[in-house]
This record gives sequence, C-alpha cells and structure tokens, in this order.
Amino acid sequence: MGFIDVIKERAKSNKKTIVLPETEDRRTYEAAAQILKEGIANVVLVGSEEEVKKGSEGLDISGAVIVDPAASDKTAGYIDKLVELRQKKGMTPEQAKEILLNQYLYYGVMMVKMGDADGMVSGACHSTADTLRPCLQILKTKPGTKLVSAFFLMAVPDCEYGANGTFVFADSGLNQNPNPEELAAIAASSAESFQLLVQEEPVVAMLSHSTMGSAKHADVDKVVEATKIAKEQNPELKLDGEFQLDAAIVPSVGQSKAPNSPVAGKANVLIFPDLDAGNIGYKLVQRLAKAEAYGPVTQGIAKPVNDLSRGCSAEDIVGVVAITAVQCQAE
Ligand SMILES: CC(C)(COP(=O)(O)OP(=O)(O)OC[C@H]1O[C@@H](n2cnc3c(N)ncnc32)[C@H](O)[C@@H]1OP(=O)(O)O)[C@@H](O)C(=O)NCCC(=O)NCCS
Ligand SMILES: CC(=O)OP(=O)(O)O
Repeated sequence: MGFIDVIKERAKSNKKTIVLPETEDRRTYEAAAQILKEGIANVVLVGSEEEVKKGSEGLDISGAVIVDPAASDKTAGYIDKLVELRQKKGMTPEQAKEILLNQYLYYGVMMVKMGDADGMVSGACHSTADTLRPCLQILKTKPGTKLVSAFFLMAVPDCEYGANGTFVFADSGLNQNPNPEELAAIAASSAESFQLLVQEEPVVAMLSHSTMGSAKHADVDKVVEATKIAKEQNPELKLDGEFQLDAAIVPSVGQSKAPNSPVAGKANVLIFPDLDAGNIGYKLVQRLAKAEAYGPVTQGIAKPVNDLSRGCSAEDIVGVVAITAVQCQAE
C-alpha cells in the first residue's frame, strides 16, 4: 500500500467530520463524492441547498450534510463568537454577520472553532494567504506552540530515498522568511508531523546551498544557527545540517560530503531555508518527478485545518481530507 492508501485506511477506522467550504468549485463535489464513497470522513458542505444541487449535478453526494449559513440556527452563535474573538481588532456584529453569511471559508473555520466539525480543508479556489489568515485569526496556535507552519507530504514514485520515497517538505506554504528560531521550530514540528502521518522515525535535514561549511554567506549562517537551536531544543531528534539536498538524501553523496553525520544521506524530513525554496522545491518534485503532493498541511494550529494548492485535483483534495482526519484522531 502506498502512503495515501495507509492514511485513508487510518481515517476510515475512526471517522471524523470535515468541512469543505468551497462549494463554488466543482472539484469540491468530486472530492466529496469520492470521500463518501470510500468512507474516509463525514463531509459537511457549506452553501444553500440550491447552490449545492447545481454545483454537484451528476455526482452522488447524498451522504453529505449541507449547512446553509443563511438558514442555520447556529449562525447567530457563530456571529457572537466571532465578534468576541475579534472585537479587539475592531470587528463589529454587522461585519461579523456580513462575513459569515458571505464567506463560507470563515463559516467553516467557525464550525471547527465551535466543535461542530472536527477539521476543515479549503484552498482549491482561494490563495494560501486568504485560506490560512482566517484560520490563524480564529483558531490560533496550539497551547505550547508559538509558530504555525505548513508542509507538504510528498510521495515520490520509484524512489529509494527518504521513507521509500515519502518525505515531509517544510515550510512550503506559510512562513516567508523564517529566522533561525522559527526555522528550528518548523523543524521540530515537522518531525512530529512526520512521525504522526508516516509512522516512521523522522530524520531531519536543515537544507542550504552549503554542506557543513562548504559555502560562506549570511543565508548559510542562518541555517547553521537554526540547526544549533533545533539540536539544543530537541536533543532526542535525528537532526543535522547544514546540507545541500544531495548530501541530505543520497547515501553516497552524504557519505562523501558529510561522513560524520548520522543524518546525511538518510533524511526524510527536509527543512527549506525559506518559502521561496520550499514552495518551488515541492512544485519541482511534484511536476517533474510526478510525485503526489498533499498540502499545504498545517502544524501548530489549535485544530486541524488544511490548505490546498489552487492547482490541486479532486484526488488531491481527497488525500488532504484523509490526512486532516488522521490529524483529528490525534487531537
Ligand atoms: C498567512 C499570512 C497571510 C499571514 O500574514 P498577514 O496577512 O500579514 O496577516 P497577519 O500577519 O496580520 O496575521 C494574521 C493573524 O495570524 C497570526 N499569524 C500569522 N502568521 C502566523 C504564524 N506563522 N503562526 C502563528 N500565528 C500567525 C498573527 O499573529 C495574526 O493574529 P491576530 O490577527 O490575532 O493578531 C502570511 O504569512 C502569508 O501571506 N504567507 C505566505 C502564504 C503564501 O503565499 N504561500 C505561498 C503559496 S503556498
Ligand atoms: C501551495 C501553493 O502553492 O498554493 P497556490 O498554488 O494556491 O498558490
């Protein structure tokens, strides 16, 4: 079984309820039909009966729950709660009502916040910034976590590297230019996510254009500092750096460029120095190596809510929903 098949089986073993708010997008219905058919999760679609009927024409989504913000008796409570949460930022009851009746993404986040759904997946037709901003504003970080970050689960076909071709790539979605402390936090969270989702020991590489001092630059210094912090804060973790990508994942190159590192050549969690590298890197592997790419999956947020690339397929949405359901099981 491939990575995503295992995740789907885990999701089915203890079904969770996931909101899909993007009912203006046909891929949402195609994914919902597949999720229901396979029994991966209970599905909530946000929209009017009429919108959903029109958008899902020809698909069997009869098992989905449809929640219409304009008709639901929960909406008034969501408005009050949103005002309470965002009052200090200037949110008025009128604004909260306008947002919740018209922006289904916000409605989905409020359903999760209020415990009316376990998790949410959105982002097929909203940018990452527009998807994650309301999640961060309303749900906030998990207790004990300062930074929310985002990763991709990459399943590369016919690949002997990583965990049989499965990797976590981080941060590929959220933090644009993390400082050393933030990069160290991203590494620690990514190791935890890898353990939860891949169920193998994480081996974490801090990536750079330099391996163990082979290049000199402020960008390299940042990764060296992040590696030092991450090691100090997580002495139990298999984590090392700084590495070029080949030294991190290819055993023979790791052996020649960093012979004394327990991580070189064996990494399955790749920590990119910034979002340019992380986002470009995952898209290169997805498009050129034809890897499955699931995400951006968030970590460090108070409840499981995950994003999608606007370039995603319905099958990608199904995969991210299954991953979200497994994160919900771990809550
Ligand atoms: C997500 C993003 C939009 C947030 O930035 P922003 O719009 O400037 O919003 P703010 O900085 O005001 O943050 C909004 C809230 O989220 C919180 N927040 C932002 N980033 C956070 C993080 N990484 N961890 C925890 N909380 C965070 C802020 O504290 C703030 O909370 P508050 O409103 O209660 O004070 C921004 O980080 C971003 O654009 N990231 C890149 C996304 C992207 O384009 N990715 C590429 C494609 S995948
Ligand atoms: C993850 C990502 O790159 O998202 P989008 O394609 O929506 O910008």
